Amino acid sequence: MYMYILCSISSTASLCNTCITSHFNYATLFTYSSHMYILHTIPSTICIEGNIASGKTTCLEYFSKTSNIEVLTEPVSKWRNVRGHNPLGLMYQDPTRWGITLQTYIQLTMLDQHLSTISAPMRMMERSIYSAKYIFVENLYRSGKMPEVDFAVLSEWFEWITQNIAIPVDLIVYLQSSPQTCHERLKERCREEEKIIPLEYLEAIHQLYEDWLIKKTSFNVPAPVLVISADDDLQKMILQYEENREKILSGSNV
Ligand SMILES: Nc1ncnc2c1ncn2[C@@H]1O[C@H](COP(=O)(O)OP(=O)(O)O)[C@@H](O)[C@H]1O
Ligand SMILES: Nc1ccn([C@H]2C[C@H](O)[C@@H](COP(=O)(O)O)O2)c(=O)n1
Repeated sequence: MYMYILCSISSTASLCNTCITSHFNYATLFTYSSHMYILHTIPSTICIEGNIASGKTTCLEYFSKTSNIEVLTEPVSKWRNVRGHNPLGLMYQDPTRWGITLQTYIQLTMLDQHLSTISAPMRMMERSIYSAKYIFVENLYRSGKMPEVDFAVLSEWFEWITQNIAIPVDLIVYLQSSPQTCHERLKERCREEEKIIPLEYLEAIHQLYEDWLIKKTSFNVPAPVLVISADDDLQKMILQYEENREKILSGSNV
């Protein structure tokens, strides 16, 4: 049985009793097995957050050209095809029946991305295990589309994972966009499963993101937040990415 202890950072890494999960440019992980500590350096993690079709994948594609960054887009292809089944499509057709199926699988695939071994010193991820729970599961539950028992089971899983496994995030980049813009872009992208998404759905997701990352009134925010306005056209977005490049790559919102 492995015990994970996440330790500090800056100059000399020292063993500590509590998990420190944010605000650091890189972290050092000690895995304790039998009588031996094994030291690993874990890459810093930047999560790109935002509404559906706000431009996260486009942003990640832009930064994928930067050296020393490994970009991990959301594994949507897995969500559309797990052993021949399409939980994403099923969820949009009947959220009450299939919401837990999709979100259980998303929780697993996001955990896998957080923990995956990469060779670069920096990991840039699309969303996180945190937004999966605080935004999408929460939205299904609050809108009355997820039965209480399903929400309870997912919550127990989430709490177990986050209390027993260190999932450090160093910076959240929030692509803040209006639900209207997202709706336009979503129609343009034309993903089959998403054709039935109404504007109201994007408004609900937007509100949950604002409460979490701007007002900070709903759930724990696991890292500093850098807000980038995402309603602009692509050229202006690239300018904004360049203006914020240093902050993003240093994992800092200041
Ligand atoms: N700044 C932008 N202006 C106009 N269209 C955009 C912009 N950013 C992305 N798009 C387009 O909007 C759609 C959704 O973008 P995408 O990056 O896939 O969003 P997300 O990953 O957040 O769902 C895509 O068709 C993409 O080409
Ligand atoms: N926890 C989640 C995460 C994503 N989705 C849905 C929303 C979209 O239809 C699709 C991909 O998201 P995008 O990258 O386009 O913002 O997956 C979900 O239902 N639950």
